Amino acid sequence: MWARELAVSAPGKVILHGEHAVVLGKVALAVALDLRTFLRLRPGAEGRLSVSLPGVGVRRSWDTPSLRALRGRIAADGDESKSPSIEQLDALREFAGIAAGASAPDSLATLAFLYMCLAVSAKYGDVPSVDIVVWSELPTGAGLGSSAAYAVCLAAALLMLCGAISCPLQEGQSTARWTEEELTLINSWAFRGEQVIHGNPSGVDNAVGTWGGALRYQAGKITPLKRVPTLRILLTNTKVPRSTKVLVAGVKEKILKFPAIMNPVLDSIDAISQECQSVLEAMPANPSPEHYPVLEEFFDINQHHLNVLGVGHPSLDRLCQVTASHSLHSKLTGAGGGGCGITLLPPDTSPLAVEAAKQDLCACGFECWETKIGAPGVTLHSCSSLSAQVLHALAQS
Ligand SMILES: Nc1ncnc2c1ncn2[C@@H]1O[C@H](COP(=O)(O)OP(=O)(O)O)[C@@H](O)[C@H]1O
Ligand SMILES: C[C@@](O)(CCOP(=O)(O)O)CC(=O)O
Ligand SMILES: [Mg+2]
Repeated sequence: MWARELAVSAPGKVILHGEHAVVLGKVALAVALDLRTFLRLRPGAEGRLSVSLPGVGVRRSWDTPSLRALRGRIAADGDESKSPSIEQLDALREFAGIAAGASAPDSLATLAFLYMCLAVSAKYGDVPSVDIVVWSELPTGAGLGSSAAYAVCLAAALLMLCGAISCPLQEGQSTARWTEEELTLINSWAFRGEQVIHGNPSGVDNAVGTWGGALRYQAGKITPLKRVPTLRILLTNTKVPRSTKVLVAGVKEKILKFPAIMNPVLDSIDAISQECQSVLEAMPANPSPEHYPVLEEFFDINQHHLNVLGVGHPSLDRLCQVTASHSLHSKLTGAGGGGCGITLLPPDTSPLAVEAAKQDLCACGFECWETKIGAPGVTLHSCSSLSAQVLHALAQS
């Protein structure tokens, strides 16, 4: 395998319903996006492990003997199923020169990288000398699951490097996927990467990044949706930065403070996810306009609920108002507090109305684009099969 360069990619996601509630065991519906994170693997200088993360401004290199020495400390108090402990993360921070409590994107990305390298190699054996570059089409920290796509790519690449999963790409093939069993292992390690970045993830984002498509997620149980109609969705990035970790912690605090008030809201979100699943599975592959009003009402109700949970933001209110002025319905997606919103585009929406809505959203300083949903999950590529744009971005790093 080391004669060739390889790349691993994983998609971002859009949560249709169930963000935040899913952390507390409720149902979420999520779909993979056609925007991906790419990780390139190249044989590295002997005895060195190098990583470049241009999206968060990280370029680091470590020698393998010192990583091996550190690995003893990481493995010491952890069995495979355990979450990263505070002591393990403190040891990694000290090693990487990251201040205690640092939560900037570069610190979290470096910490997740080191944790996964050492925890995977403690279990499955040494990671060989390698150069890793990770580049993403996804905006970072905008609610589209960039952290999970990063963790899924890292998990797949590291497990493959240690020999815990196969290298399924045959000579002459451009892309390949892993078996269900291997995907289950990738997903479980990606979850641990998400734990380093998020603190308390539900696991829905790494599940979509691993399996792709459209799925229902509840308390670790992943069920692909039986049928997903072609939905046109406009994605808008308010560009207001936020941290999933902070927002998830805020919701927890609110529920602890007002359980009798907040728990019914979570139950209602759960009911929306379940009703929405039934509606989507009963819709024809190419739905007609009369199928949309109920989906639009679900968006409106859930957006109110998310505001009650405290994860709204004036920029998201603005997004909803602007699209409502064009008779379109929106809700935030992901952790909220800024980041992205999604807008349903029923098939009878005129191209002029879509264009006018986009212009008004851009005039607010937002960025918007139409997306395709249901992209494939984690994939292995030969580098020569990647698009010129991706190759160029990886080469610049
Ligand atoms: N391409 C990337 N390279 C390195 N780290 C990344 C990348 N994308 C995301 N991350 C990590 O994920 C964090 C963002 O995760 P999060 O707050 O959950 O937002 P989201 O998952 O919605 O994009 C960043 O702070 C960074 O640590
Ligand atoms: C808020 C939450 O439901 C989704 C977070 O998604 P993102 O990191 O904002 O893309 C958290 C989770 O499910 O772990
Ligand atoms: Mg995330």
